[in-house]
Amino acid sequence: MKHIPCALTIAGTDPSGGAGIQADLKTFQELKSYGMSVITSVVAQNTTGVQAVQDIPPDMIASQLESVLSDMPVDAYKTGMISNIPMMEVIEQKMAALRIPYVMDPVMVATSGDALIEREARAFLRKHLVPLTSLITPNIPEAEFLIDKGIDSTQDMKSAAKELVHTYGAGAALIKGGHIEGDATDFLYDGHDMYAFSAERIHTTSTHGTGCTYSAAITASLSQGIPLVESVKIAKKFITAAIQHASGLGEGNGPTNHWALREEGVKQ
Ligand SMILES: Nc1ncnc2c1ncn2[C@@H]1O[C@H](COP(=O)(O)OP(=O)(O)O)[C@@H](O)[C@H]1O
Ligand SMILES: Cc1ncc(COP(=O)(O)O)c(N)n1
Repeated sequence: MKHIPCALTIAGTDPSGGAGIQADLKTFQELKSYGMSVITSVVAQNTTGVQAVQDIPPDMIASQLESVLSDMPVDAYKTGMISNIPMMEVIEQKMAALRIPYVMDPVMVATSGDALIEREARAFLRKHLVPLTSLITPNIPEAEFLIDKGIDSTQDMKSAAKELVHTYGAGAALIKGGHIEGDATDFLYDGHDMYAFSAERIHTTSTHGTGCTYSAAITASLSQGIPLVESVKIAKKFITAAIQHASGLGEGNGPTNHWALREEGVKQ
């Protein structure tokens, strides 16, 4: 029987469908990986912001992970929102021994500005989970926190990527340029070389879930055995089309369009 590439997301939810687990599963599906999910927090949120958060007890996160890992092949996984230390401990304990690609989107604040991680958990994340990663994908504010320094230029972004690898032990680091002036350029450092992935900045408010979608797209390609640099290239194309063709749903920062690339493909 043919093996289907399997991708797992460990993250919080978004009932409005643009970010978190929902965005990840849509992205896995679009990129032809079999999607699986472990929920860390149920988040009542929409395009306007976060209304309420209910954290899942760590034991239940452990049970969900056991259910998946005892039965299903996992070819690559990603983490998104992990709001507190006990959750991080469970994830570290269950996942550390697995030798498969791990993409961490170090989610800290939603596009709306709402905090999605407890303050004291940030340092724990850096110390215990960052060294397990194959790739970490911070936006600029997240990278600033992780390295304890301001980032004001592309030079700073490149230095941050190197620091995350050499000082904090990330397998590779992709610093995303969504939150800086100019083109939307992301820098990837894999421990040897620096790569730039660039797209024209799209003038839009539809940026809810961009980080989730991008990291899920990278994870999908990695689950298919595609090398890291090529995986980021495919994901950048996917997220750019998803932002470009966003549907403008909701009253706030709208979701991206997860099937945009498919539509573009049809038109070509
Ligand atoms: N307005 C935009 N136009 C084009 N690409 C964008 C835009 N905003 C963000 N991106 C891209 O979307 C991806 C997610 O980046 P970012 O928005 O920085 O992440 P996050 O959602 O974690 O804050 C990156 O590839 C970034 O360059
Ligand atoms: C459950 C969950 N996880 C992550 C985000 C961040 O979204 P963004 O990709 O816009 O930074 C979110 N809003 N909700």
